[in-house]
Amino acid sequence: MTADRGAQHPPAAGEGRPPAGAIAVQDRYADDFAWCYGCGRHNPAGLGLKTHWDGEGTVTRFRPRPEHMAVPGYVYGGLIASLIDCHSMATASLALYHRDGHRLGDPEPVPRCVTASLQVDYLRPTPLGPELVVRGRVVELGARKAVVESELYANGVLCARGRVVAVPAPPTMTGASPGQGEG
Ligand SMILES: CCCCCCCCCCCC(=O)SCCNC(=O)CCNC(=O)[C@H](O)C(C)(C)COP(=O)(O)OP(=O)(O)OC[C@H]1O[C@@H](n2cnc3c(N)ncnc32)[C@H](O)[C@@H]1OP(=O)(O)O
Repeated sequence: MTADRGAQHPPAAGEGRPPAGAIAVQDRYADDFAWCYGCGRHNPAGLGLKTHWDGEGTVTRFRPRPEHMAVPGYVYGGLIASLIDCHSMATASLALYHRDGHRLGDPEPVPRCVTASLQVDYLRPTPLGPELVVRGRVVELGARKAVVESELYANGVLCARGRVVAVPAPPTMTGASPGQGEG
């Protein structure tokens, strides 16, 4: 990890930004699976994360708000973990969708994954203010899991890295309404 502490994401801010109206992975989760605090489109109190395919990998952009601070000027690590988590779940879901021969925009919903393991390395303090960019790629795609590596950048500087194991959501987690203890 030490060798990457100075890593930069070379393209300038704004690179890879999806066109207006582009479909996000989270737009295509089934309604029952769209309540997640981080990325559920039906959760009005959530972060509302959106993940897009940019031709080479996945990208999620989020600008933390003042309440997301750890100490003045820096982002709370739990928020960083949430960004990496939901971004990685979307990346895994999209990989499964692609493996099934689908592309975003197809009528079939994107399959939903849950987090089996979330490992985050905080490489340097993340400044509070700039838009954060998370990029991910699938490093292992098996019958029952996907392993995703994601990197979080601020102002083009690598601040955190995650390795996440995603497993298709078990049937017991489907069909619950908010307030029933699952979602
Ligand atoms: C309406 C509401 C909808 C809800 C819809 C979901 C909303 C998602 C929201 C975003 C993400 C979240 O916050 S999800 C919330 C946080 N996560 C959870 O609550 C999940 C709780 N855990 C579980 O339910 C379970 O442990 C599972 C489903 C993750 C795994 O069950 P399992 O029975 O162990 O599955 P299994 O088939 O044996 O394992 C599949 C593969 O994953 C690997 N694997 C399993 N666990 C781990 C692990 N901790 N670390 C590494 N690898 C693991 C296994 O080795 C295996 O690899 P191989 O042998 O195939 O190589």
